[in-house]
This record gives sequence, C-alpha cells and structure tokens, in this order.
Amino acid sequence: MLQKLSAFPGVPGPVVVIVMDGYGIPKTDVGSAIAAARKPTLDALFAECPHITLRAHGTAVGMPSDDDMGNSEVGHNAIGAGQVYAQGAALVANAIADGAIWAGEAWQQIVAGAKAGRGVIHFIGLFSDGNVHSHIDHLKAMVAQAKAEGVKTVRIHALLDGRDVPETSALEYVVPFEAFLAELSTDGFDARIASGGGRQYITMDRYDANWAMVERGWKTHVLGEGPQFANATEAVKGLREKHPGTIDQDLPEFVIADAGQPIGTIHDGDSVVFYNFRGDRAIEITRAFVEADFDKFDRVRAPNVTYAGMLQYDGDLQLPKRFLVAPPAIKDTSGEWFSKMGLAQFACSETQKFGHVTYFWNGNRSGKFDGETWQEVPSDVVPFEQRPWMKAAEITDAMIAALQSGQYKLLRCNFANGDMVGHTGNFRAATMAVEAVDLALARLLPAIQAAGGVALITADHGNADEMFELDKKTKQPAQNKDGSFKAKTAHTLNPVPLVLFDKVTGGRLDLRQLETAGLSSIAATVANLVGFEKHDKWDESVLVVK
Ligand SMILES: O=C(O)[C@H](O)COP(=O)(O)O
Ligand SMILES: [Mn+2]
Ligand SMILES: [Mn+2]
Repeated sequence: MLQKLSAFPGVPGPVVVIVMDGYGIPKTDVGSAIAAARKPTLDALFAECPHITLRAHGTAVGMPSDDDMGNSEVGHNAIGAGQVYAQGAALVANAIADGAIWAGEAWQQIVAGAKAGRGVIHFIGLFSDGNVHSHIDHLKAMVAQAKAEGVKTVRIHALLDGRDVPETSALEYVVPFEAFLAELSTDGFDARIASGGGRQYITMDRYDANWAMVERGWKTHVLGEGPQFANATEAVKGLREKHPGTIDQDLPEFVIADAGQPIGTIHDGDSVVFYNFRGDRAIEITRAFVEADFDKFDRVRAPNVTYAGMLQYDGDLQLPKRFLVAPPAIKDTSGEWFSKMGLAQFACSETQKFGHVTYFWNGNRSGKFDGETWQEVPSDVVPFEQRPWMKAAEITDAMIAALQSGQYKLLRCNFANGDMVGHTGNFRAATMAVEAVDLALARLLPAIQAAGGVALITADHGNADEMFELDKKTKQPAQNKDGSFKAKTAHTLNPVPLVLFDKVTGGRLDLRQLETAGLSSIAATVANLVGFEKHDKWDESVLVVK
C-alpha cells in the first residue's frame, strides 16, 4: 500500500493531469506555433503558477539514444507508470544486435512457415527511421537474415512516412532500399518492394478511428489492388506527379506489378511479419490477419498465413499470439496503485488519443483497473488542419461534468490538438490548435478550482513548438532556396512544461526543477498531491510542500 505523506494531507478536491499532446518548449520562437498563438490562459499560467520543465525524449523515456524524439507511446507510458522502461525501439535493436531475435521461436516459425509454403515472407510496416513505430534498419536486418536462412522470396509492403521524418522524404528511403534489395537478390533470392502507400491513407489507423484505411491497406497488400508501377521509386514519383502538393503520409496506395501481374499478393502458406514495434497503429491490421471471425470489413480473401508482430501489441488480448520480441513488462503503474488505494479515476480524450490516456497510461493494458471510468469523445475523420479545434471543447465538457459529479479523486485528459495538427505541417492551423487548447483550459481550470482541486498541466513531447525543420548544423530553422521555411511534421526533441495550477492550498505547494526531472516524475507528484508517498518503483516527485 502507498504510505500517507506526513508533511501534507493532500489537496481537498481532485487532482487533474492535463496532457497537451505535442506542446514542447521551443528553443526559438521562429517556427513555433505555440509562440505565435494567442493564448491568454496559458500565458497567465506561466506567469503566475509554479512551473518547471520535464525531459520528454531520448533515454528519459526509454528510447535508445538522446537523438530520438519522444512520442505518445513512450511519453504516456512514462507518465502513467512513473518509471522508465527500455521501449520497443531499444528492445528490438538489442535483440537484433545480440541475435536473440533469430534464435526466438517466433522468427523460426516465420522462416519454417514460409519454407513449408511458397517460400515467401512479407514484411509490412512503416518505412522510416523515425524510431517511433519502426526502424528501417530492423527491416534490413530481417531481409538479410531471411536470405541467410534460405528463404527464397521476400516482399515488402512499405508504408510511406512523412510524419515522423521530413514530410516529402520518401525517396531518401525508397531509392537506397531498392538498391539494397537488388544487391541482395542473387543466388535465387528475390526481394522487392511489392506495395505501399501513405501511412495516414492506408493500413495504420488506430483506436478504431477509421477502418476504411485498413481496408484500403488490405486490398493493396493482400489483394494487390491499386494503381500499378514498375517499382516503388517509380510509384512515389508517379503518385507525386498525379497528386501535387500531397505529402508522403497522405499519398494513395500503389502496387508493384510485372506485366500487369502484382508481384506481392499474399496467399495461403506465406509468412507475414508486421514489423512496427509500437502497438496503437498495428492492432487493426493485425486483427484483420489473425481473427477468424473478423467483421470490420470484407476481406474478400483471408489467406492462412504464419503471422508475427514485431512485438505483442496488446498483452491483455494477446494480440498477436506470435511476436518476435517481448514488449516491456510495465508493472506497478500509477493507475494500478491508485486503484488499489481505492481512488476513483476518470480518463478522457477523443478517439485519436483515447488509447493514450487509457492503454498507454496503464502500461499497454487494455482493461480498466477497479474504480476507473473511461470516456471517449469520437474524433472527426477529416484532415485535422481543416478542424484544428478538434474535440477540445467536448473533452472539456466531459471533464467538467466528471468534476461536478464529485465522484472522482483523480482525473486525466489529453488534448490532441498541438500534436495532430502539428503533424500536418500547417503552421496557421497549428496556431489555432494551440488556441483551442487555451480556450479549453479557460473553462476547465475554474471548474477544477471550484471542486477544490488542483491541476498539473503538461505534455507528452513536443510538436507544435517546432513547425519548421531545423538546419542540421546551425540548429536554426532551415530555409528553402526561395527563403521560405521547410515545414516540419514530426515531434521535437524539446522538453515539455509542468505547471501546477493550485488556487486551493493558499500557496503551500511549489515545484522543484530536478536536473533529472522527466515525464516519469509526474506519477509520484500526483501521489503527493493526494497525500501519499510515492511507490518505491516510481521516480522522484517534484512537489515541494512549504
Ligand atoms: O502515430 C503518429 O501519429 C505519429 O507517428 C506519432 O505521434 P504520437 O506519438 O503523438 O501518437
Ligand atoms: Mn503525443
Ligand atoms: Mn504525434
């Protein structure tokens, strides 16, 4: 059990954690949609309330190195668990480096399955080195290993990124990769990219937001339906010509064909590896492959394949059963322990981030702990630059209703705007996104105060804080030849704020800027705010009681 804190009995009302997704602290105001936004409520918070910065990228959230940006999965894992675990990106890289992945049963079954069938392994996944969902080096290692183990044919189904990497960088990955495959394709081994498309157009939907995306992906990868090209380099060039101005993540599907015949349709007896390590956008396509009674769309044909995920994407649902690398075993999360202490918890976001405040928050667990209530506000299914306010107002309504119900001691929500609109690369829309969050806070904070509660306002990583690519050398916003800035769609390496909104303790509470403070400091801080010591496993609290 968590011990009572001797110095402080806890705040009278609820403790609310507000995650402003994608809200980092920029190094320069140039290119910061946050700096450009009109945001009186946030400005007042930073002027009047205790606030510190938290590390939200790299090793502070379990990524392999400090060159890795943060992301929602590792960020919400760290916030909810109060601890830092080596995450998928690091676990897979290590398993490849020491060969454990090849010795594992799952990889061996993939190879054996393919050999017993037509000799084909398909790799489907995000074609990127963003290290958020996948890394192209992992794919390279698997293709080379498949050849070394005598597999005859490899087909790659490449989801173009432009969201965790620069927005029109696809050819920087596709061209060298097709050369790599051609070089490897000797001695009867044949490896080619067989299909693909933009990751936000096919296959990689999440949280049941838009199954039509997954259906388009299925038709492309499995059935081989879509516009045909001779190779992926030609496909990217051809699609860009046909859809000028469309960035990589939104490009339509393509199929590689020889003489009108798709080269990589998926059939009975093939092996399929979904090589993303992150779960949220891997679950739906995995279900389409492994569920016998799948009913989200008509698969037309459901080939009987040996299927593996890079990781297991949902431990509760055992999805999928076969996986190449074991996911981090996240234990003793704050959700679990607050539940054990009998505290009622309320979690809310819109569809796009709903799993972030539930599944990721609770250590990649899809079931609720006792005393938890989850509320999902359905997201719009539109390009978010067209509706940058997203569902900030509706989430606020739900939070205020939950506060006024008096039922909850702990509440948490995620405002998706800064991140989802930040990913579009549209600066103007991103400033409106930040303004929508500011308006939401203007209503939510008084309701928290009225309930006798306090709030921690924070973020899981940056995004809207840097809407222009930085020059690799100068670290200043990079300019095109015509003087315009290069739009940036990815997350940032910047720290995030932690603000304490407290109008109920008469100024007894403060925050301390520990050098090591990161997202994993939040769980212990929340525990202190409700009057408990932290759990032994959680990182230090940053709360100061005066
Ligand atoms: O999946 C995405 O949208 C991006 O790759 C990462 O964004 P998130 O980590 O904020 O979800
Ligand atoms: Mn996020
Ligand atoms: Mn994001």
